[in-house]
Amino acid sequence: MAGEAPELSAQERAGKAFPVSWDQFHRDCRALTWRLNEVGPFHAVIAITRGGLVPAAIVARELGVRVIDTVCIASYDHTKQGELQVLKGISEAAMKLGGGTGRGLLIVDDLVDTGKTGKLVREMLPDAHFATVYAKPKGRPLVDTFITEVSQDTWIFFPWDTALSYHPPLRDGAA
Ligand SMILES: O=P(O)(O)OC[C@H]1O[C@H](OP(=O)(O)OP(=O)(O)O)[C@H](O)[C@@H]1O
Ligand SMILES: Nc1nc2[nH]cnc2c(=O)[nH]1
Ligand SMILES: [Mg+2]
Repeated sequence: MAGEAPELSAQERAGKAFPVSWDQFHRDCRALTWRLNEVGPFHAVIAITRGGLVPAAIVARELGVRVIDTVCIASYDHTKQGELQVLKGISEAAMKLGGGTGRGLLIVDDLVDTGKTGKLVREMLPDAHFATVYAKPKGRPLVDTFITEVSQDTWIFFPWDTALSYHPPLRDGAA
């Protein structure tokens, strides 16, 4: 309709930016592992791709877990969330290790936002432990262990999605 405001993406609605460097991310993943070490041992790590692959590698390395599986889910097209699409489910071998319900399995993702992705994976593995590095309030109840909470109106920028670039000085109107 003419004059109607365009739909805002999740990032535009978020307003605040929370950029994370590789160093910071590595530190936060190690901090997450300290907490998970109290909960395990785990038979396998299930990474929610793609964002969960990086923390899953670091956490699995620290915990000495060698079996890593993926559940491949797409929902955000950059910053707009659409229908969740399961592109690849959990393997039969990993399901078997978790006794069919996920007991002793560790699900890892980079963050929970609305919680939709986490909820879907929890339904696949109800007895698994779900860990994320960052959590927003709406998704937080779904997560068993996380490191840093950010407000719902914050957009997290991961190091694999960003690059160093010139930033104009404040006095020239930079935010
Ligand atoms: O709690 P939610 O609102 O469901 O959002 C969280 C999910 O969104 C991002 O994944 P995305 O779908 O962008 O895919 P990607 O991991 O491949 O980047 C993030 O990695 C989480 O998996
Ligand atoms: N990079 C990124 N992806 C997301 N997907 C859902 N919320 C976020 C967020 O804050 N940052
Ligand atoms: Mg993801």
